[in-house]
Amino acid sequence: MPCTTPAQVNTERGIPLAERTNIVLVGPMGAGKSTVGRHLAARLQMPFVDSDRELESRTGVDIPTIFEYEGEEGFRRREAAVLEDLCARCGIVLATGGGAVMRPENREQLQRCGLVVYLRTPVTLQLKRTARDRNRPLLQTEDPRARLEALLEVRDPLYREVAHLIVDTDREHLRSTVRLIARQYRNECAGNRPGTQPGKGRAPGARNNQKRKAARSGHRGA
Ligand SMILES: Nc1ncnc2c1ncn2[C@@H]1O[C@H](COP(=O)(O)OP(=O)(O)OP(=O)(O)O)[C@@H](O)[C@H]1O
Ligand SMILES: O=C(O)C1=C[C@@H](O)[C@@H](O)[C@H](O)C1
Ligand SMILES: [Mg+2]
Repeated sequence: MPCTTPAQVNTERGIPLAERTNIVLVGPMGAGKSTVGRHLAARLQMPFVDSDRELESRTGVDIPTIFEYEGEEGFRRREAAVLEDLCARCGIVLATGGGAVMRPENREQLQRCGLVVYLRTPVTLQLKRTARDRNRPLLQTEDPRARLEALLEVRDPLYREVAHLIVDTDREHLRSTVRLIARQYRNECAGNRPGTQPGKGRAPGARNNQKRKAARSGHRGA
């Protein structure tokens, strides 16, 4: 099967990893989902889509404005609708927003639509990378460190739950993170895209959550 069609995404549970064609990046603010995603897409010659930017272009306003008028709940509703549409696409690199894993229906969609990579990042590094940016409403607080810690405590188990692969971004340079994910994707999934060949061997440094989970639960797949 060359591509997971939207109908199958909506109806089939347990699509094997080898039949997924998207790459989905999850992780906290400042993990580098947008940055890694853009480079990864260029390297693999795949379209890059950032769900935060997609949401902004659909609404015509920026994320802080959505939070201001509709609150976080309104933002999450819109985010879920965008993710549902994007998960129906085929052969894209998708950078999600940091809170995309909060809704169970999002987690299910993301897990089924691609190779999900958790870019794990310590709070200190998140703080450094987001320090000058005013575009993240959840960080416009007196104590951004405490906010990031609280968010990570809730979300880390959810990122882990949804991920097929976990990459520590503090140990890898941007370029090696990109190379590592690209290699893993070629190994696991790229045979599904026309004109691509599965690669050889596992990328060093990659932690394959899928296989660890499979080893525990005795099955492979979603
Ligand atoms: N691996 C990296 N090495 C060095 N700098 C990085 C790396 N990844 C991201 N950055 C820098 O950190 C900042 C935040 O990265 P980015 O916007 O990609 O994070 P994000 O995960 O998409 O965050 P959000 O969830 O808020 O969208 C950017 O300025 C980017 O240049
Ligand atoms: O971590 C979060 O909840 C968010 C992260 C950003 O990517 C945006 O999606 C928004 O600022 C919310
Ligand atoms: Mg981003």
